[in-house]
Amino acid sequence: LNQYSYPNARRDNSVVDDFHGITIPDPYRWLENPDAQEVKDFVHSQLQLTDSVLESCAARPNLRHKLTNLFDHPRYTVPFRRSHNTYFYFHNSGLQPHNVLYMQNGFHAGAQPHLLLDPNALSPDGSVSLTAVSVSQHADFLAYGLSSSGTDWVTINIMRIQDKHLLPHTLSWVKFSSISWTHDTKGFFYSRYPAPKEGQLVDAGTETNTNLYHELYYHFLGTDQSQDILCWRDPQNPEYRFRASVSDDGRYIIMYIEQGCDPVNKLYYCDMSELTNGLQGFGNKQEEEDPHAHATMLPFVKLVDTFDAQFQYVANDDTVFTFLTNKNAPKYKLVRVDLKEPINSWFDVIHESERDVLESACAVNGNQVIVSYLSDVKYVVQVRDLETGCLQHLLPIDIGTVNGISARRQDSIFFFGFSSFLSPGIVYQCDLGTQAPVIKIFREIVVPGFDRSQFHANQVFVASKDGTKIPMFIVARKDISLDGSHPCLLYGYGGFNASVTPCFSVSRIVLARHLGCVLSIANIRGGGEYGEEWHKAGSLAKKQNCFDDFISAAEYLVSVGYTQPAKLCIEGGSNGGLLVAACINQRPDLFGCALAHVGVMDMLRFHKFTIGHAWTSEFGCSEKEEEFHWLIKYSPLHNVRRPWEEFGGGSIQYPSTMLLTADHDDRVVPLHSLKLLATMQYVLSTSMKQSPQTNPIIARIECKAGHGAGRSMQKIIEEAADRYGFMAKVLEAHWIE
Ligand SMILES: O=C(NCC(=O)N1CCC[C@H]1C(=O)O)OCc1ccccc1
Repeated sequence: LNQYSYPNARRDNSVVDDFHGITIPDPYRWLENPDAQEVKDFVHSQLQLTDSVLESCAARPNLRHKLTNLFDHPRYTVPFRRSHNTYFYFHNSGLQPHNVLYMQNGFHAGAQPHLLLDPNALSPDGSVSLTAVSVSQHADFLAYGLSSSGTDWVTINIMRIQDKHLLPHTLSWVKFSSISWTHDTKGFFYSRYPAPKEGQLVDAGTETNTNLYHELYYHFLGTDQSQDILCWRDPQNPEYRFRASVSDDGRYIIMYIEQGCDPVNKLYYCDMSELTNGLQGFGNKQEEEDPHAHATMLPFVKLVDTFDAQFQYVANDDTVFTFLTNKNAPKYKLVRVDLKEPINSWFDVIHESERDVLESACAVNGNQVIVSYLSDVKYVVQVRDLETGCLQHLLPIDIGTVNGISARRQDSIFFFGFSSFLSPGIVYQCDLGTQAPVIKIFREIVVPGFDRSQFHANQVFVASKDGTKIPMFIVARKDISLDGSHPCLLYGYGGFNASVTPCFSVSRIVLARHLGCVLSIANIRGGGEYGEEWHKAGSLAKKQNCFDDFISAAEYLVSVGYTQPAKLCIEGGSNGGLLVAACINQRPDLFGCALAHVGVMDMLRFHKFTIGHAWTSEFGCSEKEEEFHWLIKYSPLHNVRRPWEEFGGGSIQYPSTMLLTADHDDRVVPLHSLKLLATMQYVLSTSMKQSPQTNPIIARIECKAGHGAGRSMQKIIEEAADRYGFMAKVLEAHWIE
């Protein structure tokens, strides 16, 4: 094979797997070991190629400059309230690497914000990020999670709020955990995995070991982690994950048990008022016992012991509990049960809606509940009676996303965040104390230099291959003509019941304003836009629907004249990275550019690494014969072909492609992208047309970064400038001053 100056990557043809009688070669298996010198050399040589390609992207410096300008505006998050009148919220003055946590006692005139925790002081390069904050009941203590280099591994720290004194003890090997205080402020519940064997782990987040044997612990304030009590684990089910939260009255521990990633969970509870000496006494009992004996655990009651549906705590009055659930309700509903009658006292408080998805429910103002619905991918917010579920008020919301309702049952005032394609962000305050709710703008994010009157955002419904109507948002400058001349960026995700709803994106606005880019988001199947049926219609044996939907969305944008294949870029991350890679394999002719972030690319082996086993609920698993046959048909790694050799392939070639990953991504380990990169460069580089000079296949591999969460502003800007500079060059998009 005459390789066109792509870095050489050894092909080990001795690695062949047998899947149910079918042999599948895996010549780049050696790329799965991040610590091997050969892999480090491969990454290094790829980065040199990528840097040389990016050097030639003329728009990159302009993008970096404009992105920096547009990001440089003050922004706030929705505040949350503790104790009587103490509020906590995050603020960023504009270009601070990470948001800063503030507190203040009320918002009356003269109330001063106090800086509580500045993550930017924790690392000079912004590589340490805040993953979670949890303030105790009376605002005495702050427990917070820190992550280094974007890994899912968290270290919990504790601060005494009044003097910002850091307690000496920290908690390690925390992952996939909430932090939930008991109301006596003696400590909190959290989840962790067993510590890796000595020497097995040098740089947390770069390992690919599978995450099994999750455990729920309770940490006593002021003690060492070794004194924490084990509350629950299930060695018979190593894939289970446990998460605990304390009920609003402080009496119950509610424990959610999850196995895969479907919206289903078991739900156990423990009435702490029945623990003779509370948790404290419980801990001591364990010490007396033989430490090697099977650790005695909290006496949880199994309210729901199947994975048939999701149950999410909303409120309780003594033993009467209200849950948000999808039990026999794929668009969700509110139900109530009396723990004294756990079998037959269930009844509906808010019935499932015919069309809209009940997304959230928050108890407020004693006997009211704020509910948010997703209606054709737009939010509806209502105030209802918590007791009866009756509708009381409809809050006026523009087309957009309600991204964070902050309420407590004991408060009549609550806050919620709103954002949309053309609305950078508003925090509303709503007061239910009066008869009709009084809503006012509490904070408004203003982006200097952004003139929303230049753009319009609309929603269309595109028929997919099987006729299913797929919603799609399109944002473009008002003055464009549908002559197919515009660069276009199409974004999708399509999985895990996750909905992609209208939100403000600085980078998208820069692309529309300075590259004349049309921006579109396709709400393809697999997401949660129309509830659990929509999710299931894009998973397991039906995963191909996601790709069909995305391809139909792309064909729509071309057919109505927004763009043309050579000017069309598709982008997606993680499960969305899989989407992008599968679509360019299936329709290389339809796209000019592809940006796949931290994609799941090896569908035969994903379940072997870190938390990948949890995704078999969505993808299936190659260890099962029927499911292997689903996966092998679209697995990006296994479906790279030379279009020009296919029947009628003629001059068809792959779009220029950038695979993005990072060395501490332990959600989707980098091996997925590295193996696909090597495969595409090998298979596609026999053609003059597909060389690095014409439409390259390259990788952007970030160091000291992870799956995406926790990236500093600077890393966000740098990456956006790189990938969109690459896109602009490939699509031959012209810079508009
Ligand atoms: O694996 C996932 N979620 C699915 C996920 O991250 N996926 C699923 C496919 C690839 C990748 C993505 O799309 O982001 O989350 C693990 C988790 C996090 C927090 C609490 C419990 C469990």
